[in-house]
Order: sequence, then structure tokens, then C-alpha cells
Amino acid sequence: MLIDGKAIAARLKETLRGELEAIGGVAGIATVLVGEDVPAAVYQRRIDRGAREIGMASRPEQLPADATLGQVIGKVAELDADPDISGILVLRPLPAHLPESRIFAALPPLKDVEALHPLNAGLLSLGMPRFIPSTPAAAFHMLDRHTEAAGRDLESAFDGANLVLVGRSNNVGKPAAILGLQRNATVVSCHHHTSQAGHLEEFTRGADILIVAVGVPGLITGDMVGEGAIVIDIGINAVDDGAGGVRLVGDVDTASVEPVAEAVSPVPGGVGPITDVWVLRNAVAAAKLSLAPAGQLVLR
Ligand SMILES: Nc1nc(=O)c2c([nH]1)NC[C@@H]1CN(c3ccc(C(=O)N[C@@H](CCC(=O)O)C(=O)O)cc3)C=[N+]21
Repeated sequence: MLIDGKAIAARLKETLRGELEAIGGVAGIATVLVGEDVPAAVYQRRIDRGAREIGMASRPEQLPADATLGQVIGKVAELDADPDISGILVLRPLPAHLPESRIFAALPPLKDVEALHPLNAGLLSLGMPRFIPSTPAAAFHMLDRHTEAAGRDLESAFDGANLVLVGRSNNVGKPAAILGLQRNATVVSCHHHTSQAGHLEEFTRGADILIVAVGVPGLITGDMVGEGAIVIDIGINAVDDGAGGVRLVGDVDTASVEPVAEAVSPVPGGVGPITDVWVLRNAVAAAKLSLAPAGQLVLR
């Protein structure tokens, strides 16, 4: 079966409306896109639209591909100074000349909705997250809704399960591994070198839950997946649509995986739409944090 991410996102949006209302509607999201990238532009547009739809402030910002580190950090500082903006997200990928770690470190920690500032990444890794990064949060939210729909216990759903991650990015693979450990899964992190060493299948076949976020269209095929596994596809790749345009596809070859797996999340219509809502929830959480007593590290 395919997991319906759009339906899950629609329900989550109702939660978001309530959360926004509870703080008097005062929250805003800013996104910074440097250069051109189709999936990043799609995400930026969807965040902007989603925010406007629920009456949240939104500032989608664009900088040229040759922007300097100083210009990017300057833009972040400008957004930090905007009282309407509670959350700031810098889209990836960044052009190669821009050192990601310097930009992450320049994010205002209380508005860093993807937990990429070292302080927030540290809090997350210690099990006391201030923000749970939207994309892995969306993947776990989807897994939890699937567990409920299958009539299984939510609390123990990950206990001792083999959770295999493919991809180790700072905004998806790494935080997903941390969240999996937090939920008592046995976590295996696979990446480019696992694949180069010829070991990828070895690990993916043993997965009870497989989360894939690498950016390689169709990387995971049915023969790489164990019977009854749950497969979450986080890849968003722009490929030629054969008619002069592009379309978005994931990292999983759904056609060959679906017959083997218990469930697969499709692209589009899977984790993506849930991610869009989650980032807005994090902007609301950031707005709440800014109102919290000084010195409070984590929302309660
Ligand atoms: N710092 C950072 N964090 C990210 O999370 C991040 C990023 N940079 N850079 C770009 C990628 C891409 N991304 C998407 C998320 C949702 C959809 C989405 O909702 N897509 C819809 C529509 C797809 C379509 O238009 O066909 C869907 O999957 O159903 C798309 C793309 C987040 N990314």
C-alpha cells in the first residue's frame, strides 16, 4: 500500500491552525534560497503558500548564486531583525563556495526551525530538542500515523526495530538517526561509502523501517527491501519529464518496492506535504519560545 501523505498533512494543518490561534496568530516564517535549485524553489513556494493560507507572515527571499558569505549572513541578520518573523530557514543546497557550517552558526538559535545551529543540533542529539527538524519530524509523524492505522501500539512501535537510514545529511539523515535512537530503534546509518563498498543491500534488506534521503532517483528497488518492511521515501529529485519540463521523483522505485513492502510513502504526495506543515508548526514553536521566560532552553 501507499501511505497518503496529503491526507496526513491535511489533518496536521488543523492542529497547526489551533496552535497559531493559541498564540494570537503572531508567527512568521522566512526562507532564504541562494541560487537556483528546483526542489528548493518548490519547497520555498509551498512554505510561502502554506503560511499565507493560514494567515501567517511569510518572507521568501532569494539571493543570486554568486552571493558572498557576508551577503547571506547579512540577509539572515536582516530577517532576525524583522519582528514579524519567528522562524528562519536557509534552503539547501547552497552554492559550493558557501561554507554551510558558517551559515548555520550564524542563524539566530531561537529562530532556527531546522535545528542546524550547533546549539540546537546539540540539544537534539542529547534528547532535549528545541526544534525537531521538519523533514525527519514529518517522516516520524507519517510512521506514527501508519502505526495507528495498522492498529499497533504507538509507544513501542520502534522498540528494537531495525531502522535503516540511507543518507546522512545534517538536515535529514543525521537527525532521523537521533530520533530513531530516541524511540529505541536499532539504528543503522548508510551513505555513499556504504554503497561504494558494495554493502548497501546487505543493510537495507534487514530493515523493518527504511528511510531514504539521498537524492538518487530510483536508488532503492524491490530486491533491496525485505518482505513487510515500511519504506519512507524522502528523496525529492527533479528529472526530465520528456516534454521540455521537469517532474519530481523520489529515491525509491515505488513500482518494484510496493509489492514487497508493508507500506511505501510515494513522491509526490508522501512526506513532502507533511514537511510543509511541520516547518510552519516550528515557526509557531519559535514564536512561543520568544515569549517564554528568559533562559528557558526548551519548550515545555
Ligand atoms: N534546508 C532545507 N531543508 C529542506 O527540507 C529542504 C531544503 N533545504 N532544500 C530543498 C529540499 C526539498 N524539500 C521539499 C519538501 C517538500 C516538498 C513537497 O511538499 N512536495 C510536494 C509537491 C511536489 C510537486 O510539486 O510535484 C510533494 O512531495 O507532494 C518538496 C520539496 C525540502 N528541502
